[in-house]
This record gives sequence, C-alpha cells and structure tokens, in this order.
Amino acid sequence: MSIYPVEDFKQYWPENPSNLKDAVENYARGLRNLSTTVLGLVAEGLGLHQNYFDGDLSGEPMASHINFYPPCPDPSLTLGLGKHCDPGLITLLLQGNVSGLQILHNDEWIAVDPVPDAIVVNYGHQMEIVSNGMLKGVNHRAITNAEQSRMSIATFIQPSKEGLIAPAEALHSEKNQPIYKRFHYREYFGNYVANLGDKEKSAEPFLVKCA
Ligand SMILES: O=C(O)CCC(=O)C(=O)O
Ligand SMILES: [Fe+2]
Repeated sequence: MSIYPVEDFKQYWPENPSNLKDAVENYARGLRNLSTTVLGLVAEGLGLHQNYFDGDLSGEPMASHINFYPPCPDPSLTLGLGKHCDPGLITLLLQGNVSGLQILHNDEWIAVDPVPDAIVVNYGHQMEIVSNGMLKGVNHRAITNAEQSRMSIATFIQPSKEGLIAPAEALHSEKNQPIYKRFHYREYFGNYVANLGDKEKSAEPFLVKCA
C-alpha cells in the first residue's frame, strides 16, 4: 500500500481497526525521517553532498509491501519469496521476530536474523547505479519454516518515475569510467518488472559497452 506523502493516501487506508490510520501515519512519517537520515549518511560516506539523494532520486511515493508467509510443512520445497534485488535506492524492512530473510554474499545465502525493534536497511539497485558500483544492490530472498508464520513489511524508497538516473559525476573520472548510461527510472522499472527483479537483466540496456 502507498503510505507517503500521508495526505495523498490516508483516505484510501482501511477504516478498521479504528486506530489503523493513525498508526500507519506515524509509521510513514517515522520511516520518511529515517530514510532521509540514512540517505544523508550514505551520501556523506560516498563523498557526495548530504542532500544528494533528496528530490527526484527519492521522490516516488513510498509504498509498503506487507508480506505474509504461512508455515510450510516442508520448507525445502518452496521459498517465501524468490531471489531478487529491490529496484530503488534503499528498502527499510521490518521483519518482526521470525527469521526468514537471507542475502546472497559470495554465492552463499546468509541469514539476516531479526533484532528486536530493528529495521533492516537493504541497498536497492539504483544505489549501485548512482554510486557507479561502489555500493551493491543486495540480492535477497525469504525462506519459510515449518512451525511459524512470518510477516514482514518492506518499504521502498525509490526515484520518481520521471527522475533521471546516472552514476554521480563525482564518482567517475577518466580512469574510473561510468558503468551506466543516463536513463529515466520509468525505463528501468518497466524492465525490472519484465525481468522479475533480476538485476543483471534489468540493467543490461543501460550499461555502457566498451568498444
Ligand atoms: O520478507 C522479507 O524479509 C523480505 C521481503 C522483500 O524482500 C520484499 O518485500 O522485497
Ligand atoms: Fe526485497
């Protein structure tokens, strides 16, 4: 569901339970502040201006996916959510207290176990592109377990669809050429959906090819 800007979406949220709208509003505002803080710190860490990710680069309305994974009698037979990389800049993930998230690192799936009240920050694919490959959009998936159901809420911070994406100028040079061309996020996103979240296939048309 779309959660931010609150004024644009509050009218569409369910009326029941009666405290839901206020709870979602608090959550949405809190997550927006958190995302601004995190993106400011990441920008600084990359040597960019603290406001680099403000505006179009994080301008898409914030949407939350509420994922519910029922217990699965034989988890070896199915995944809760298959391997993918989130498309945007960062994803803020609340994963409750049941394990299930795994990230792919050096061809190995590694569990990211929940920490009480903590929010996981995953880099999305646009972060990799804007940082010209310095940061990596993380491939991840969710597994099921036989005993407990699991719920997670993933909130996506993404560029506006008409926003222009390109490696930040300060992060490439004569020696360190840009890996990606400039493109509109809309073009990427269409490709992402068509390729079911596959990073390499989604970015293929936007790669700078060496002659
Ligand atoms: O359930 C999880 O931990 C992961 C959810 C996720 O990756 C997503 O909604 O994009
Ligand atoms: Fe994801």
